[in-house]
This record gives sequence, structure tokens and C-alpha cells, in this order.
Amino acid sequence: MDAADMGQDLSSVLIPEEDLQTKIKELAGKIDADYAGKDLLIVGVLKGAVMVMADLARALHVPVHMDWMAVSSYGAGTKSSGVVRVLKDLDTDIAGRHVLVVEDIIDSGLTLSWLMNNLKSRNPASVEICTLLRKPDAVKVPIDVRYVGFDIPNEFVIGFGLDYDERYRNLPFIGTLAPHVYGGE
Ligand SMILES: O=P(O)(O)OC[C@H]1O[C@H](OP(=O)(O)OP(=O)(O)O)[C@H](O)[C@@H]1O
Ligand code: HPA
Ligand SMILES: [Mg+2]
Repeated sequence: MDAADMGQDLSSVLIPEEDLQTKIKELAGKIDADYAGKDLLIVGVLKGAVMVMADLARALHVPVHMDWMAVSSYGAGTKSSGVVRVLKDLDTDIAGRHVLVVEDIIDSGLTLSWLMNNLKSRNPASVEICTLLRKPDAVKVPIDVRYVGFDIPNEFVIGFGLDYDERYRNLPFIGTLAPHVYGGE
């Protein structure tokens, strides 16, 4: 799927594919340096983080284990419900492990705030966050993030794992939706 397939649904391309890939390689370089000699477990937060996780993992040189958690707080709307549901827990016991949580976006911060508390209670050796996107103007709870790809405006974005009502996740770029798609004018 590309921008042309989206017809009038797409308002604009916010971050092109090439810029995403360049940034992910840059983040991987920092992570490689910080975790050299350590055994790293990267945890992708399903479903949004699938693309970031897949590209980041392939750009890393440090050996990693990969695990997944599925949580959801958005449902079909464009606002977080604030209620985080765990749909799938980790397969791994993270006690004593170095954990890096990989996310597509920090919007209100409610998902990661809840998730970090949850993971810290399992006594990992360390737990840090890598997020591709962050909306500084939307954050409701401060989150300590070690690796951030892009700070973006407070607009609903789609693509590269991010959905609107489960659509558009497979776009290779980050775009903004035309307001008519989600009930605007
Ligand atoms: O900072 P927040 O306001 O909590 O928003 C960020 C979270 O919301 C989205 O997930 P969602 O719950 O929609 O599930 P999904 O990953 O399956 O799309 C996104 O992937 C993040 O996990
Ligand atoms: O801007 C967004 N787009 C898609 N999913 C999201 N989940 C939180 N924020 C967003
Ligand atoms: Mg998510």
C-alpha cells in the first residue's frame, strides 16, 4: 500500500519511509553502544510496534532476545480510553534481565506509564523505552524515555504499525488522516 492507494483518506505524509529507516538505524547505533556486552531482551508492544520492532531488530548488532506483549487502550477511536488491557503477556521471566520496551508511539503516555510500572514490579536488571514517535503536547503522564525517534505534533497519525480502526498499519510511512475519515469536517 502506498500514498496513491489511500486516495482522499490521507491528509499528508508526515514522515517519509526513508527518514523512518534512517532514524531507526541511528537509534540502533545508540542501543548497540549502550548495551555492548550485555544480554538484551527487546519487548515489542503489539500491535503498533510490529514494524519498528522488525526494522530495529534487524538494524541492531548486539545479540537480542525478542518477546511481545499485547496491550490495548484505544479501541476504535482516536483517544486513549485510559484503561489498559493485557491481551498477551510476556513468555519470558524478566527478573535480572536488561529489557528494552519498543513502541510505535507515546501519545498520552498512559499505556507506557502502566506498562513500565508493571514491568518494573517483575525486578528486571534494567528497563528502558525506545519509541519511534512521541507527541510532547499530548503527554498526560511524564515518561522517562531513553530513545526517541521523532517528536511530532498533536495530530492523529497512521502508518508504519499505527492504525485507525485497524486500518493503515501497513503503510511504509507515517501520515495524517483526512478529518472526514474520523468524523471531522
Ligand atoms: O500513549 P498512549 O496514549 O497510551 O498511546 C500509545 C499506545 O496506543 C497505541 O496502541 P493501541 O492501544 O491503540 O493498540 P495497538 O498497538 O494494537 O494499535 C500505540 O501503539 C501505543 O501502544
Ligand atoms: O496518533 C495515533 N495514531 C494511531 N494510534 C495511536 N495510538 C495513540 N496515538 C495514536
Ligand atoms: Mg500499541
